[in-house]
Amino acid sequence: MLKITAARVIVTCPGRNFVTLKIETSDGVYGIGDATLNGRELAVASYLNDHVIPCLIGRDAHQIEDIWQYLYKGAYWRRGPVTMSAIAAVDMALWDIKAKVANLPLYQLLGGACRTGVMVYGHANGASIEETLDNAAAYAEQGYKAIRLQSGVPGLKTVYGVSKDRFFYEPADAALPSESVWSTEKYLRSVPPLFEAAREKLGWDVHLLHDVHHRLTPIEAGRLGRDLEPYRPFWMEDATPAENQANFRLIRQHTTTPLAVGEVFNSIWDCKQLIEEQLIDYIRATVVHAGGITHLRRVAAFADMHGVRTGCHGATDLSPICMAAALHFDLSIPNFGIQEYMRHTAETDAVFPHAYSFEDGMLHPGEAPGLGVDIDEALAAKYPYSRAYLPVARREDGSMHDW
Ligand SMILES: O=C(O)[C@@H](O)[C@@H](O)[C@H](O)[C@H](O)CO
Ligand SMILES: [Mg+2]
Repeated sequence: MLKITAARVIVTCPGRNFVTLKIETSDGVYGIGDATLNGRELAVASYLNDHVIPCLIGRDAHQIEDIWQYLYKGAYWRRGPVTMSAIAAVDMALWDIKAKVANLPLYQLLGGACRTGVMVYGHANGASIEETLDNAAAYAEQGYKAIRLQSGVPGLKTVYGVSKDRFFYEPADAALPSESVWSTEKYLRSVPPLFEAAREKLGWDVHLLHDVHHRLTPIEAGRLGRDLEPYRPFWMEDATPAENQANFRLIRQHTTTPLAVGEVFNSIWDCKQLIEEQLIDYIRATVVHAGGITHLRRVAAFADMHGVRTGCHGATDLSPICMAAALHFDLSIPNFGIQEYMRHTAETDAVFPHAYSFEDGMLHPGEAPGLGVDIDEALAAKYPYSRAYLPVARREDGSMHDW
């Protein structure tokens, strides 16, 4: 038995907040897990500190599935982003421990590599089409095979996905939610010209993606999907809020543009209908928000039965621990699609030294035992938590919209 002897939560803010769980065992082997939920970090820290860790001490670290079931069923109150991020952090840490004890990189325990590397997409953005495409050309120069395009919208001051920095994007930008004004009409007019100009400038050998970020109705999404068809996007993401999974039937009736959804999902139940009715082409659920490696493997297996591929979320507010875990997962499943890769800052990378590396448009998790990532606790302690919220959006009449 490999006894869990201690566990603690490390909250650090090297430019943005991250929550990390560290689990220690009787053999001296420890594992780490990402528990970061952008804008609600302390809720997960408390869920772990006050409700999960007391139940972990003394358990066998090798019993990953049993501990997952214990935390899922034992909570009585099931699912939700806070609960499932906490369970995910425990799950990642236990897989890290098991692979370290086996002296293998985690992907080897998940069935070994199905591919030589993990195709990733970068995040080109700019205030104008021209600026966005200059940024995209820089990503293409760096060897990216897939690039997401998010551009400013004429007539709107700020909009999701456009940052002041060409290569880093951190939306949680204020100690209270900043407010932006939204106009669907202005937005819908701005995207097709962006993609037309992009194909003109970048050609057809690069995958181009776009994140609608939950801001359209189903019929508006159908219209945008159809408008983009001539430019062959790799996917249109979060076309409409997905609480009502059946809404995607209407989008599917109007466009063949591939659809991706799921970064805000926290369990298979959030996407069961989307997958079994093939209403989407890529499922974006992540290791940190959807219950860890153990649960995400179930989502991927179910998706594989229905011809749906994965496209895990990989924004800067998911820590390098989640990125490392995602890469082991991505390498090991048959229906991998693509992996989002928003580079972290040097400050963040220093707190979370890792073995994964980028080459020729692909990431690879590396061959270090376990997840191949660590946390420098002394350095982490130098960056105290600093409350930050995601923005909110209101329509021009002042009513709330999706950001
Ligand atoms: O696809 C994406 O990466 C976005 O949707 C994220 O930037 C998202 O807005 C943030 O992760 C929210 O914290
Ligand atoms: Mg997104």
